[in-house]
Amino acid sequence: MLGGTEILTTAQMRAIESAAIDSGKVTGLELMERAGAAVVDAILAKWPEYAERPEKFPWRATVLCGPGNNGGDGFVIARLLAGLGWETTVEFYGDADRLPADARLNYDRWCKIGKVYPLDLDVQQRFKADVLVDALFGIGLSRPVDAFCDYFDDIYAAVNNVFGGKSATTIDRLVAVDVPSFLCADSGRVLSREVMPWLEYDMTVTFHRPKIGHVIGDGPELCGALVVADIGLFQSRSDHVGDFTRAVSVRASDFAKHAFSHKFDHGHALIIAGGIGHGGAARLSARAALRVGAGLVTLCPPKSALIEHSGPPDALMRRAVDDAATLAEMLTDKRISALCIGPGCGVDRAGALLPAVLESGRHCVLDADALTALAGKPDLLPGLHKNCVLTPHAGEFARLFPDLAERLAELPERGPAYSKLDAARQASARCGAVVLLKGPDTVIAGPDGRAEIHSAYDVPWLATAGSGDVLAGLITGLLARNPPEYAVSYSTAFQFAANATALHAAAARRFGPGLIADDLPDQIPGVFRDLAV
Ligand SMILES: NC(=O)C1=CN([C@@H]2O[C@H](COP(=O)(O)OP(=O)(O)OC[C@H]3O[C@@H](n4cnc5c(N)ncnc54)[C@H](OP(=O)(O)O)[C@@H]3O)[C@@H](O)[C@H]2O)[C@@H](O)CC1
Ligand SMILES: [K+]
Repeated sequence: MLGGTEILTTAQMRAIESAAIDSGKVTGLELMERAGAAVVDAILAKWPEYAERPEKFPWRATVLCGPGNNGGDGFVIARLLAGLGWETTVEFYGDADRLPADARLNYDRWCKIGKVYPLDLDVQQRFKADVLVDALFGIGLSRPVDAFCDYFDDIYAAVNNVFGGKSATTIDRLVAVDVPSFLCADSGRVLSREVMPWLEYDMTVTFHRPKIGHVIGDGPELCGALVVADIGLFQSRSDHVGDFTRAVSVRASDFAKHAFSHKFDHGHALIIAGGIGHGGAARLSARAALRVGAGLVTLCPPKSALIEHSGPPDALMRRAVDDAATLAEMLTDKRISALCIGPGCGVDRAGALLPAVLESGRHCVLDADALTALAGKPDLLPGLHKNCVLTPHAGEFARLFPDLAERLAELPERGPAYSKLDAARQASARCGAVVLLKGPDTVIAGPDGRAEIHSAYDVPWLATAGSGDVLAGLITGLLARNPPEYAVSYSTAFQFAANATALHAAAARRFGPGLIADDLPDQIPGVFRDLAV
């Protein structure tokens, strides 16, 4: 999928484009031609039936062109499709005299071939197209599209055949150029204060690299199939375009074990469990930590709940921890290399044990009740450090960072809109720990400014009780295997949290529909085999 790819902000994309043009190796006009051609190629590749040209009944395309270079791409697409024999209609929103130079040139070239109909927001649209190409706004979308809501409603009706089978208004396929025109490419948020229809595109063709908005928020569902077209742009890390966000990727070497190592070389993970009747969550975490390769895993419930954990797995050790003093005493054993606190723990117990966990300086995962406890005890926040991984879902994030969550919930007034990526980055910088903000679009942000995104929109069965406990266990297991004192500079808590996120989704993908959290840890060996670990 997108593993390891850079995911760009619009500012980074513009900087890369400018650098290419300034180098003299390519012109903006050439890039626009390549972009338009890439969209046409993608249409023909996705729907090969369009490659055949029925002379009598040509394929029909409507191309919506906007006032900027996205519209310029649209004029190229219209020209190329017409050249292939398509009956092509162009609707233009904007003023030709104010088009950017390259877009104007392509507008003029189109005018030699066909008509330009003004796009009228006040007139009920009559679409009849095999393919509707949306080239209204791309990465230059700068403000809400409120005025376009009715227009997009009409498109929605045409796509979904709301007017019935015999209507003159039908659209078979909907293709976005670079980004659906109401979607902020920096945040994956719909830029509208009015209610917009949930208009899902069949395909979005973007250029050079995916943008943040394609992979988080509403982006993945609205964009449909994402095609990232090569338009011959080059890029070097020395370009001054800021830190790149990447898609999470994993390699076999991230998980390999070596022949001469013994169990303690793979670390010892402690999973703090809660009181009687709440043991399942911690057991899920413990099982995941074992499966991902921690050398030893010890489950630590209070003494009164030990009995609850007498069943399998037999590989799991159990030791009672009733209070912070006992935990601190246990942690004098330097071989304990990571802890997990939160799943099924109980908020009070988590609050009582957290100081000992944090003071130890060990790699630790704070999940579920530990996050709620932390939100209620802001005096503990300064104790967080770079070896901690916080794994909030949106609700827990809002409890911990209410101001950031509020900002995220506000209707965006302009682009680039505040994004889940921005929120996770700010949270991590503020608390000095790794923040893994869960969802189908999990964002992992490190206090050093690094961020990765893992998209799991294809595995909706992952949203199930206990799934987060397994993720916490996978992270803990990987952290246990890689204590900070052994870690090379790039192997930080951040990286293991990201790796665990990818394993978690891969396990769900491997199992498929019907998944419950208990199934996840046992898929890990298969995931490792697939990776050739
Ligand atoms: N970068 C690259 O390497 C390449 C880029 N290429 C293409 O260029 C695209 C970027 O072009 P772009 O910068 O001209 O911006 P674009 O998206 O056309 O929109 C700007 C216009 O829309 C207007 N506008 C904005 N919001 C609005 C609203 N709500 N309602 C009404 N109007 C609104 C805005 O108005 P303004 O804010 O200036 O008042 C301005 O007029 C990119 O997505 C890709 O397709 C490729 O050709 C090749 C390589
Ligand atoms: K567009």
